[in-house]
Amino acid sequence: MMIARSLRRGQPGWLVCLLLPLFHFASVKLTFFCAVTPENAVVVWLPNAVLLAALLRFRGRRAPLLCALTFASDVAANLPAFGWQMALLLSLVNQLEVLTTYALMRRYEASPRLQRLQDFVKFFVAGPVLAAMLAGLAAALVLQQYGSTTPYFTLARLWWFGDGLGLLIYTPLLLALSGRHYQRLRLTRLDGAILAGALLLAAAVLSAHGGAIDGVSVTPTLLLPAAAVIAFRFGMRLTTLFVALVSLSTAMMMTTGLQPFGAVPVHLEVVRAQEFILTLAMIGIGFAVLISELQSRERELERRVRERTRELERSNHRLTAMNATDGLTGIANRRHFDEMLAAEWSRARRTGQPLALAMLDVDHFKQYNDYYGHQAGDNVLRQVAAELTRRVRRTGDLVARYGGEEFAIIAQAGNEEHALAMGGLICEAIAGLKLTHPHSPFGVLTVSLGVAIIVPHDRHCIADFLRAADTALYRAKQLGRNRVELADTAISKSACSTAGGIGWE
Ligand SMILES: Nc1nc2c(ncn2[C@@H]2O[C@H](COP(=O)(O)OP(=O)(O)OP(=O)(O)O)[C@@H](O)[C@H]2O)c(=O)[nH]1
Repeated sequence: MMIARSLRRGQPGWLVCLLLPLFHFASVKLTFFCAVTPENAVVVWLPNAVLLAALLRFRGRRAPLLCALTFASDVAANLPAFGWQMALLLSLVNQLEVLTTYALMRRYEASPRLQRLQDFVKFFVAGPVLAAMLAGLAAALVLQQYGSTTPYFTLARLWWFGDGLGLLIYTPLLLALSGRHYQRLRLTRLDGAILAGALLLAAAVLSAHGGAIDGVSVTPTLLLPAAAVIAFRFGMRLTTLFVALVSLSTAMMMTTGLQPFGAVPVHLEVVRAQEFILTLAMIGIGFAVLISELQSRERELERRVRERTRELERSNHRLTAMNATDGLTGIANRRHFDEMLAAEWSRARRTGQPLALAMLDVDHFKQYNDYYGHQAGDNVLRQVAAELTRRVRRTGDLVARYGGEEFAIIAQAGNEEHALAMGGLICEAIAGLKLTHPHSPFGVLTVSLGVAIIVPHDRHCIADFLRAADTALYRAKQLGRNRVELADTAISKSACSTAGGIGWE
């Protein structure tokens, strides 16, 4: 829990600091237990990867503390095998190897998550190739200084390969196990069968003696395709685990005399094992990194497509809104009004609810324009539109600019009285704005309205409905303006001009 929290925070907490040297020490013991031959040849040296993984995982935070802790553990682990001076020097070489790897990775901007192929290649060159080689050259000097009779380059090569392979198989495993960014595994039946097959094959290989079972050659190389398949199907965590387990088991077969590569001299057997582990790691971890990179690119691509789609939808909405809006007043335009009227007409016909329409025209607007100028006229149109919007705001109602200084309102009204009352209120509201109009008999800007109400049925048509409201508006103008007139029942009862049919009810 605490470890998980400090991993989440990206800062090594006290529990991590406590466990790190213990884990490092345990890795030393594990290496001695299964990866050092009785002739003292180290096939893979795991512990250096512990510090490297910690530095990468915590992005170098509290690096001096982490280094000091693992250094102490390294010296303590080396002491029984070497004198204290030699133990100190060899631990120093180990630390330098890890720090060089980390510094090179930072210098060449390798992401510590090792999830892209280029990061993995940078890690491989910095750690297993360069830093481990330098450590091998330095450690060989120390070993010879303290009495080793093995040739210098043999010592250097052994150290290099052992350390390099340890970094190569153990660092990605520790990073994969401690990382949060790996997707949870969901195994299908086929996955289960593949895993079971790989484990059976591994068991067969690991139980073979002298690289054969009943005369049939069964060497660890048989597991290379299994590593590739696991990498393709199961991602970094399982692949790094598989690679580490197979590598350590192979090393252990050598240390217990099972001779996994047949009856070959010890020094050749170590080289074979190291070649095998290198190939296994490159195929397994290399493929897993490649797949993880492809998957994250695919996710990135999907994210971008989703983002673009959202942007397109947003601009489509904006365009639709612009298409439906009058540029001067910001209310619905004529096109939107026509669509809404058709829709409300159909709805009213379906439901049998009455539909009311008001046509509204600003009185003596030409004189207003002539007196105050076109700009002031525009302003007045905006104010009238705003006032109408304030007054008519039930769902389903609509205020639109019909054209010029003429507006139209679609509203739900119970009956003719109701429609007339609504028109009257609008007249009062506009006059109530008290917009001075020197050429109006009322002294202020006013509007006239014609309202029509209908329960449409099949033989009615919209054009006549509009015409009736317009005629009522004309009558309101004739009768002195600043007033509302209801569509004449006589007009209403005339035949529908377009359908050649029936008029208003
Ligand atoms: N400022 C401005 N004026 C407009 C706009 N659209 C139409 N007009 C003016 O509105 C005036 C309409 O004049 P008329 O049709 O003669 O009507 P009126 O002066 O309002 O007279 P009545 O309707 O009979 O009361 C014209 O002068 C047009 O130029 C506009 O978008 N902005």
